[in-house]
This record gives sequence, structure tokens and C-alpha cells, in this order.
Amino acid sequence: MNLRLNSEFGTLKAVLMHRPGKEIDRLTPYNKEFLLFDDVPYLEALQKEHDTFSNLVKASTGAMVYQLRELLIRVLYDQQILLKLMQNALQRSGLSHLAEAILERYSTAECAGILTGGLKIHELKRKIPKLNSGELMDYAFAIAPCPNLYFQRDPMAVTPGGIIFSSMKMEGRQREADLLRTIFENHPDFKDNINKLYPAEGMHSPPSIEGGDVIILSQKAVAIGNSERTEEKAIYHAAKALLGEGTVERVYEVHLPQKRQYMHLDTVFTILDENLALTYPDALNSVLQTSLYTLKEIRDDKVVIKREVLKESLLTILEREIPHLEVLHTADGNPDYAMREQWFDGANVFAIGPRRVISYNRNIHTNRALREKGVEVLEIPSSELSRGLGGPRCMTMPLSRSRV
Ligand SMILES: NC(=[NH2+])NCCC[C@H](N)C(=O)O
Repeated sequence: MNLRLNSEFGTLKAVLMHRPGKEIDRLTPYNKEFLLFDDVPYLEALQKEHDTFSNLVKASTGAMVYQLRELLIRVLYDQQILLKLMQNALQRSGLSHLAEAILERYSTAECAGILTGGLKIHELKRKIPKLNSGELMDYAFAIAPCPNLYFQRDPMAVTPGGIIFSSMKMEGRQREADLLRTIFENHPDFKDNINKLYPAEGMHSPPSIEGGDVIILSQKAVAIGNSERTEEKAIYHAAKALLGEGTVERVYEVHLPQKRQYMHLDTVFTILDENLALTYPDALNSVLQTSLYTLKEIRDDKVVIKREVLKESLLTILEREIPHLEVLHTADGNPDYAMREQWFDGANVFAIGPRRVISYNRNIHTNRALREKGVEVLEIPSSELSRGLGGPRCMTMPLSRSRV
């Protein structure tokens, strides 16, 4: 599988998802903010909703649906890889010296569970009795959980020129990117098919960039949100790699207001067909600045790029890049509902093919407007899934689509 995509809407052929697990049960009213949740979801119901979603993706497209847990277990059979991930995970609590003892006592599948669901001190004490000292706070995490892992969109991005491995802004999500990168660099299905664009070789503590901020406008153009989560410096480096690779000719930096409800560019718009986009107008109108990166020259293997600040709105750019663009608004622009539906990711539908989308059932006004435009809308239940403040696009990492 060649890991490149040239659109947001070509018929889906393979996608990566994560069925939420133990990590969700770790959320409490006290840690939810740090872990970027707006509520404390009910795991069983959340899993049911997620199963409906992944089954629907499979049934409606015939696509291969990879599950993160299976891919992770496969690469963790390599003890060196497992040890390194475990040490990194424990490092944050100053306990990396316990990594080997953990590997001796837990199976590979259990280690995968720990790396995603976290580990508390009292759980560890049951396995390593000599740890029974009162100094360690029993209910503290030795390894913090990754409850946002079902938002598979964010820890990386597949572009027309290759893969961007995210460097996550928020501490509560940083380990997710390590897990994804380890999988894609080591799993036999993927490791020989990736062209890594970001971070550049030897870059330590790369500036933050998250997959939800990366949107393919066309084979030749990519938009990246400069947002609460993605920094200008990261966009510069990603643009340089993309333009140097050569498939993409224009990279747009879209300056979003730094607000939680617009945390990523894909909370503001998604592309559903060669000439149809779904947007949240208030956010679109508050984009006051965009910049365009293009290639200046490649001399002695050195890529030089040029940045122009454009006095153009996001809409103008979309219209230029997407000929005959029609724009549909969340809740059809109805002011009573547009804001409500955007909060629950109305604009964040997942295109499984041209004018075919999966959307949350709760966004009834948006779904109706989509249908009136001739879009096939497949609905999924959303009472629990939406509590993490991400929608169907956020929950999926497409790996292969038919070319358009
Ligand atoms: N691509 C997206 N819009 N992802 C939404 C992620 C939501 C998640 N709770 C976070 O705050 O990071």
C-alpha cells in the first residue's frame, strides 16, 4: 500500500480506527480537562457507538478497517520496540527504571493495554510487591492514559507527498504520536511504503502539528491550520518537505482563531466532493489571514521555499483551488442551530466517497441540508462519541482511497 492520498473524498479503500477501551474509564471530573474531554463518557455505550461506526465504514465501502490495537500488538512483539515505548511512557512520571520489570510481568497484549489505557501505581504494586513503599501515591498514574486515541486523525496525516507524523501540542496527547509513528515505521504492512515528510531527520522536540489541521485541497494543494494545536514553525517545515517532494505545489497556512471549538482546521470545514465543501460560516469568516508557501528553488539538494501573506479569506482560497465550488453551511446557516451543531462537529463529516458521508445523527439540520444537496448521509449514534469533542473525520485515518 502506497501511503499517499490525493483527495479527501476518493472512495475509501483502507482506514485506521481505534475502538475505545480502558483509557476512557480513566477519565474523572478532575482529570478530564487535562485529558481534553468535556465530559466523562460511559465506556460500554461509547464502544457500541464506535462499533456501529466501524461496521458502517466496512459495510458501505468494503474498505479494510485496521484497528490500532492489533497493529500495536504486532509491532510490540519486538522486545526492543516495546522496551523503548515503555521507557518513554514511564519517563514522564520519573519511573523509567521500572520498564524491564514491567515487561517481565505483563504479556505483550497487556503491555499494549498499558501503553494505551495507562497504569496506576496500585495496579503496578500488585505485580511488583517490592514496590510496596508508601512514597508512591497509589492512585497516581505511572503511565497516563490516552483517551483521545479514538481520534485517529490527529497523531499523523497522509498527504499527496507522504506522511506527516504529528508532534502533539497538548501533554495529554503527546504519547499518541509515539505509538503511531512506531507502528508505521515498523509494521510490515507499512514500513516500506512511507515517505516521511515530518519531522525532518534529526529534529529534536519538533514544533507541534496535528493531523486534524491538515486538509488536502487537491493533488497540488494542501491547507494546514495555524491553530490552537499547530505552530507556524511546524507548517514551515512541513511545507518545505511537501514542496521539496514535488507532488504538492501550494501549501496554505490558515490562521484560525485560537479557540477550543476550532481546535483543528477540520472543525471548520471538510471537502465532500470535487466541488462541494461543508463549512461553519462563523469560523470561516473569522479567518483573517492566510499565507501561501511555494517552491523557490532546489539548489545542491537544498529546498528553498517562499512565503507570501495573502490578503484573502479562506473562502477565496477554497474557491480558487476548487473550481465551481459550492459551499454548504452547518445547519444550513440557521443561527439557532449552526453553533450547536458545530460544537458537536457538524462540519466534521467523514467522506467515504464522492458525496457520500458519515455524520453524527444528532446534527439533524446539517444532515438535512446535506441530503438536499444530493449527498448520501449515513448516520451514526453520537451521544457518547461526541463528548470527546471530535466528529467522524476526527475518528478516522484514511490510508488509501481511489484516486480522483
Ligand atoms: N481532528 C479533530 N478535530 N480532532 C478532535 C480531537 C478532540 C480531542 N478531545 C482533543 O482535544 O484533542
